[in-house]
Amino acid sequence: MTQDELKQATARAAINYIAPRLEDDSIVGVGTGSTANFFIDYLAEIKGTFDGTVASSEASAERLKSHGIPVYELNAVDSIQFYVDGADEANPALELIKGGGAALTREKIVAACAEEFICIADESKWVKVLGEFPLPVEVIPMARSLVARELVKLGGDPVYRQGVITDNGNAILDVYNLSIENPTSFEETINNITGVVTNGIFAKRSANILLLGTSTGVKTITV
Ligand SMILES: O=C[C@H](O)[C@H](O)[C@H](O)COP(=O)(O)O
Repeated sequence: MTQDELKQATARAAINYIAPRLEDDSIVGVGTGSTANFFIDYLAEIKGTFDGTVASSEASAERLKSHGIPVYELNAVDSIQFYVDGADEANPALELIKGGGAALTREKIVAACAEEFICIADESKWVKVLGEFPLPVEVIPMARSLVARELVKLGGDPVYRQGVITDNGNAILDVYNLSIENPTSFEETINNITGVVTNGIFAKRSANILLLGTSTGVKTITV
């Protein structure tokens, strides 16, 4: 199977998981990226069986709206039943690296509001230790060099993602050569650097379920 077929299979599995659990007033949080895009397209097939969505990026909001799926501001909803999103890496504790598409901050905010976080990913994202994928860090633009120097002190090699401005008007540093043995404390350490908006480690709010698309089928992984 191609990587796209694996992404489609995991997105379809997420629909199969949430569809019987949705109620008329349910809100679905929707992530960003190529896997989330497949999920959005399949979500259109069951629109009308739930209230609406909250999107983690302008791109996902546009895609949802193009399907006629209602999109609400996060501040307008009381709760989010499911948050469904892809990942750049996932470990056996269902801690993640996210932000390859620069949407990490809004993704982390929507995930923090969700009762259940369902991660959808193909098997190339499965790792024992996070950090092979360069860790995205969203920074306030004027603090970019300051934050980069601090990240070097932590053992990483930060690279400015040229030409990318996040939906929040900020810059992204991708940090190479990290081996993240303790994701929870490392997430906090990086977030404590002045000028950092957030980083792409999702350990404080890890996934509840990982639907991993593999060549032998979609595996449901929980901790
Ligand atoms: O900022 C982007 C998100 O964190 C994505 O969920 C992540 O990069 C995975 O994207 P994809 O499904 O395209 O591999």
